[in-house]
Amino acid sequence: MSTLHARITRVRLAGRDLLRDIDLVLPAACWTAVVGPNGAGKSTLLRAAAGLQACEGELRLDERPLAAWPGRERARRLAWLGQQEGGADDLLALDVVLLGRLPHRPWLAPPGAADHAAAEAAMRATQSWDWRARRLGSLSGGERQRVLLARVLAVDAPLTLMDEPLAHLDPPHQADWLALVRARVARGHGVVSVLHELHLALQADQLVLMAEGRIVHAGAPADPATHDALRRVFGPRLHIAQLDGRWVALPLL
Ligand SMILES: Nc1ncnc2c1ncn2[C@@H]1O[C@H](COP(=O)(O)OP(=O)(O)OP(=O)(O)O)[C@@H](O)[C@H]1O
Repeated sequence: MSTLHARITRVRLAGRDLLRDIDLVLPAACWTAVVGPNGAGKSTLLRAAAGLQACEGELRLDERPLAAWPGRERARRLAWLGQQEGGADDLLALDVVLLGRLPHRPWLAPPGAADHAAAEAAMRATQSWDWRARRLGSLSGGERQRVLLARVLAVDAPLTLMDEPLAHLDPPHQADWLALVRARVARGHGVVSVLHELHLALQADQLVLMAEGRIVHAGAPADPATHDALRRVFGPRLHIAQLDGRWVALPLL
C-alpha cells in the first residue's frame, strides 16, 4: 500500500503560474478522480505529483521524499499513464506492455516467465491480447489506449496515476476500466485519474475539482457541496441527478 502527499506551492512555466497552493493526499485503497475545465491544470498536477514536472514544494511517497526513492523501487510503487503517449509506434503491442515490467527486472535482463504472465493477464484484462503481435502504430485510437492501459496495469504498482485513461474508449470498455479500478482499490491500491467523463468521475471515492491552477474543492462525489462546486466551476447548465442510485452529470442546452 502506498500514499502520496503532494504539497505543491507552485509550478511556473513560460512566465505563468500553472499550479498554485496544492495540498493533496492520494491515499491507498482509494480511487481519486481529478476533474475541471480545459486548461485548469489537471495534467500538470498529475505530472507534478508523479515527479515528472519540476515544481516548488514537497512530494512524499510513504513519508519519504519522492526524489529520495531509488528509481526502480519508485517505478514499482508509482505507475504512470500519460495523455497521448507517443514514441512506441514501431513496437509490438506485447513489447509495449512488457515495458511495464521493466522495474521488476534486473538491469538489461530479458523478460522472464512472471513478466510474460503479468503482461498476458493485463492484456486480457483490457481485451487487447488479440493484438499482441500488432505494431502499436497500426492500432485504432481505442485499441491503442487499451494496450497502453495494459502496460500500466502490468506494473502492478500500489499507486497508479492515469491522465485521461478513457480517451477513445467506447462505453463498454469504459465500464471494464471502472471494474479494473474497483478491483485494484479492493486490493488496497490507490488509483488517480484525470477524467472529462463526469458521470464516471462521480463514481470515484474522492473527487478533486480544479480551476485556474488550483484545487477548488475535494470531497465525496455524493456530497451536495461537491455538486455545488461542480456547478460553480462548469456553470449552471450542468445538471446533476441520480440515475439508478448513481450520480450523473449532464450538460444541458
Ligand atoms: N509546457 C507548457 N508551457 C506553457 N504552458 C503550458 C505548458 N503545459 C501546459 N501549459 C498550460 O498550462 C495550463 C494547464 O494545462 P494542463 O494541460 O495541465 O490543463 P488540463 O486541465 O489538463 O487541460 P485539458 O482538460 O485541456 O487537458 C494550460 O493553460 C496550458 O496551456
